Amino acid sequence: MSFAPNILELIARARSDLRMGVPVIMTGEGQALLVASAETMSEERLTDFRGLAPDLVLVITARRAETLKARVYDKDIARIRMPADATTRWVHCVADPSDDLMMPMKGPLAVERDGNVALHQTAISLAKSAQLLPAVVVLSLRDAGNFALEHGLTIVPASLAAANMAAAHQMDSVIHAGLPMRAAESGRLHIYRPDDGGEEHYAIEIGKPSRDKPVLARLHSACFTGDVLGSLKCDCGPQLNAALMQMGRVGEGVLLYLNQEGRGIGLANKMRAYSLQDQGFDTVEANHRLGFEDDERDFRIGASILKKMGFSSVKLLTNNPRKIAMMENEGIKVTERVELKVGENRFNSAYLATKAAKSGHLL
Ligand SMILES: Nc1nc2c(ncn2[C@@H]2O[C@H](COP(=O)(O)OP(=O)(O)OP(=O)(O)O)[C@@H](O)[C@H]2O)c(=O)[nH]1
Ligand SMILES: [Zn+2]
Repeated sequence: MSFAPNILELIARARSDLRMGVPVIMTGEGQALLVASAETMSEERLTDFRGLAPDLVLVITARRAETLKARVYDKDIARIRMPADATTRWVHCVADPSDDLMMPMKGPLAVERDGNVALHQTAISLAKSAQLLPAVVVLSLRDAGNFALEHGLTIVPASLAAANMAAAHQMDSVIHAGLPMRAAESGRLHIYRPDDGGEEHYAIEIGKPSRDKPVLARLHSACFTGDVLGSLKCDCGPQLNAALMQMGRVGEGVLLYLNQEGRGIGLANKMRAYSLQDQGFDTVEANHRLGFEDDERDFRIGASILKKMGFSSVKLLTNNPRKIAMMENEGIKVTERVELKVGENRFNSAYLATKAAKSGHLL
């Protein structure tokens, strides 16, 4: 018998530690790192970090390093040596682009090279999965086991964590119930809960679609601003509505509402991206300046839910070829792409043009 948390439970715990500003310990490759989120780093914690080791490192993504003109020696990340007098303000300014234009020169930034960076990369993936800015302060620990015990910190074995975060998310069905909607009185809402403690996702089933034929389907990513507030900056609200209405008209379909707000970066980071867009950057540039890829979503979640529901082929309502490729890769056949072009207006036409030009969306 063991009450010890398994790797998925450790990842979930580590995510919430980082969000609360509590450091976690990452181990593997003969190393141990004490890791704290740059975004939630307090002055007290930074002082404690300094008390342990004079040489602190701020790990950022190669995307963020590009904006800061820092050299990248480690593929997708850069390890910035923190000056001895660096404050949390310095840490936040390097991690967060909100005042890049007011303070364009944050350097010169000295960068580490050589050595094994697997733990650093996993720490960045963990910060992303916690929907924090992808930047962490780290130091090397010698006796990680005792240190963790003494301070009550979570130890995360890095390679297991990396493999589990990269693996397709498995879901469990929680409950479903009838939900008459404007679009269709025969609606049914299903709730799915990921095994890794991440956000729940929803499936809205309309009618009683056969499991033996391609079903009219839509993978919709959450957009609080568009879906709920009727924001004119994107086309999400009209797309959600049009997809449900179309399913209602034909009498059957399935819409997956995936809680991957802001193309997977979370609402707070999406609002950071919007504030950069207010400064003139486009949707892709804004994500990159924050240190993210243009699209951080994992569409395997959608395939996994469809399989759980018993579907193996779809007629997919989308303009995004990546969604089709991901479905096919995961063993869901896309027999037809059904165009979904609604809701263009003067506020989102440049956004839609950028998605077509830079992210491969079909016009
Ligand atoms: N990071 C970021 N996310 C955005 C921005 N505007 C909208 N989003 C998010 O983009 C996602 C759009 O989702 P979808 O409409 O399902 O996907 P899509 O890639 O446009 O593909 P289709 O609509 O199927 O053609 C939602 O998660 C929105 O929250 C933005 O400027 N920045
Ligand atoms: Zn939107």
